[in-house]
Amino acid sequence: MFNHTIAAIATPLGPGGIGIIRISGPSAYAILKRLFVRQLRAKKKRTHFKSSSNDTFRSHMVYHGYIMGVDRETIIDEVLAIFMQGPKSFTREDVVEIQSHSGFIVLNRILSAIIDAGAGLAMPGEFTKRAFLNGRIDISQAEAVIDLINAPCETAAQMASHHLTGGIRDIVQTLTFKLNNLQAKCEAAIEFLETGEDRTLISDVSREVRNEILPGISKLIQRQKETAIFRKGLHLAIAGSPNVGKSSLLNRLVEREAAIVSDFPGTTRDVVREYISINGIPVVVCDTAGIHETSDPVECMGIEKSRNQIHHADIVLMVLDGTRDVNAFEEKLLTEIKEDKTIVVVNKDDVVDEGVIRGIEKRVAKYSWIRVSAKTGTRIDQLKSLIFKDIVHGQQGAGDTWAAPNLRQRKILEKTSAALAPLTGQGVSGQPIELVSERLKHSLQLIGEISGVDGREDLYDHIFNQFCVGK
Ligand SMILES: Nc1nc2c(c(=O)[nH]1)N(C=O)[C@@H](CNc1ccc(C(=O)N[C@@H](CCC(=O)O)C(=O)O)cc1)CN2
Ligand SMILES: Nc1nc2c(ncn2[C@@H]2O[C@H](COP(=O)(O)OP(=O)(O)OP(=O)(O)O)[C@@H](O)[C@H]2O)c(=O)[nH]1
Ligand SMILES: [Mg+2]
Repeated sequence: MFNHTIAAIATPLGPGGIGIIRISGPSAYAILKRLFVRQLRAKKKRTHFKSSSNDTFRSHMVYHGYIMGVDRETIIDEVLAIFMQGPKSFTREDVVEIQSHSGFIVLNRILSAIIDAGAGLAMPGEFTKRAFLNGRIDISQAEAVIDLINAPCETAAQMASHHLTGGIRDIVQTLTFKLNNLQAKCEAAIEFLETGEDRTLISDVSREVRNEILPGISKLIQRQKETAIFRKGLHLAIAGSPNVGKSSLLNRLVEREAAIVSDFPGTTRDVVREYISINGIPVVVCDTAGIHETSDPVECMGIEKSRNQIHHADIVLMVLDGTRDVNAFEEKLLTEIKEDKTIVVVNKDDVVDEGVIRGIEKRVAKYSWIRVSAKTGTRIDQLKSLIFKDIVHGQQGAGDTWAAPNLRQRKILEKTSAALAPLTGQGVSGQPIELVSERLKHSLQLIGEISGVDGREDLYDHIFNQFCVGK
């Protein structure tokens, strides 16, 4: 437990119905008593506030009243206040929540009064960090809190809320339990068995690691790969020569006039970023400047950005103009993009010449490709299906894929898997039991980082730093 008390505004700053200010720590209760007055009473025609300094606040009860400045002269706002006595609180410490009117000034005035009364400003994520350090949640649950707040789609939110209630923690605990068991047996063997007698144990350990533990870990790693797209969304870049209809395609995909379209080549200069959902997958669509040879410095800057987008995208929609042949520049551009992340979109299908199309077809046959008209909307839905099927391979966030780890956890699992791998090889039967035991111990240490059970505060600061203040 900490001996200093922290406070922060827990809700977004700005006009809103209600805002919440949170206080956690040993002085939370005293601060509430000092700043809160219970009711407004008319006494000799003068408004009068009943001091609460002699009252007690019962835990988990809601009290109506007013917050005053530390001078106890000015009323700042009419509020509802809740005291939650530790350890029955989010941080396991004494917590006070004040629900005030939400406005930048009023929230900050209340926070100032609380600071004046002795609390310190909370750092980003400090409440959740306290919940972790005081043992209420593990690191995987703290990560789930961030993931839930930042979830770009429903599936991501479902995964996060699953982990918030200990989804990944429990799966990892089962694996840890098995490893622990094996390691304990090895330790006992070192103590009690003669050399040579421990061979059966080693082969038992080897079998269990090979048949149960490693497959369990691989399954988790695989699930992370399958669901990564739901966490970070899919990055789609629309690229091609000037005037082929890239911006028109963006507008079609997002179903609004997001980018300027014109007859002039070089209309789009900067990256235009929009968000859509394809079969529940959050997709970031970026329209880019047409790539061509130019000496115009501003255009060059745009083209540089286009190339950057192409490079970082998960999928590139390479747009071609269906009314003319593929030119040498476009052919070269195509070779610069990885084949498996390219979809060739032959646009202007409403005005094409079939002869020209056959020529284009020959050049792009090895790609996944489709004819569309951004102008009329022809085959735009098929293009969306193609994006979904070809590249995402139809993965759905259904069923137990919700129990997927995140990238940090996957990396830990990969390390654990690598540390265990030597136990499954041919050579293990000749190894001393001490070495087998050490390997198990090492893998236990590694996998333990998923939950962060030993509470190494500094180790996890990078996780809490991703939070907002007040969380
Ligand atoms: N007003 C408010 N809303 C909120 C939160 C909060 O802190 N305050 N939360 C913050 O993230 C989330 C809810 N999560 C919470 C998790 C645990 C406890 C808590 O007090 N747990 C105690 C007591 C449980 C009980 O009495 O049943 C415990 O686990 O010991 C509170 C909120 C979302 N909504
Ligand atoms: N007939 C027809 N014209 C189209 C189609 N798509 C786009 N165009 C026209 O092609 C011209 C260029 O369209 P844009 O969407 O601005 O092309 P762009 O690739 O974004 O061009 P830059 O931003 O200059 O690189 C406009 O006159 C559009 O109306 C289509 O499917 N059919
Ligand atoms: Mg454009």
